[in-house]
Amino acid sequence: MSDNKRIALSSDHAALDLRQVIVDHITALGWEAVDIGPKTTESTHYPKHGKAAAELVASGDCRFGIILCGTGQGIMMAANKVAGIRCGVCTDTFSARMIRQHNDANMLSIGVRVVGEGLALDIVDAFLTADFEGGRHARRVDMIEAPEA
Ligand SMILES: O=C(CO)[C@H](O)[C@H](O)COP(=O)(O)O
Repeated sequence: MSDNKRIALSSDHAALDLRQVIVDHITALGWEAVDIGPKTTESTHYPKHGKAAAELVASGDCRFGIILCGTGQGIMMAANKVAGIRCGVCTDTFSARMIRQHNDANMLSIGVRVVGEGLALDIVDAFLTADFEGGRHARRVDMIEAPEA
């Protein structure tokens, strides 16, 4: 279990309100929210925000990242371009738990136009309370990082 309690958060213009709700939620749970914006709802471009959060996770500055856009899909794709990032979009709590237990995901992406606030917070909780199981899953995660291995 890591001592690092920092979680990087970012979104595009679609998800400012839900991002703030998640910041408040995880802060109340004892995590340190590293919210890197954006700060206004002016139309912006999700790739740069996804990559910025991913770089904080990939560098080890933050233990996890939580990112949001309309569907969660585009910002997830951008985050996964950063080496060492394993980010999944979740619309249900089972998947949020499983991407930690089996895939050792270090980032979670949520679509604000897909799930409501209550479900989004349940998804966050499922993600943050599940641990990677290792074993056979570790070999498979290694194959993601080094496909030739
Ligand atoms: O979901 C998204 C990317 O996957 C974006 O939030 C969405 O494409 C933004 O659309 P718009 O500029 O019409 O608000």
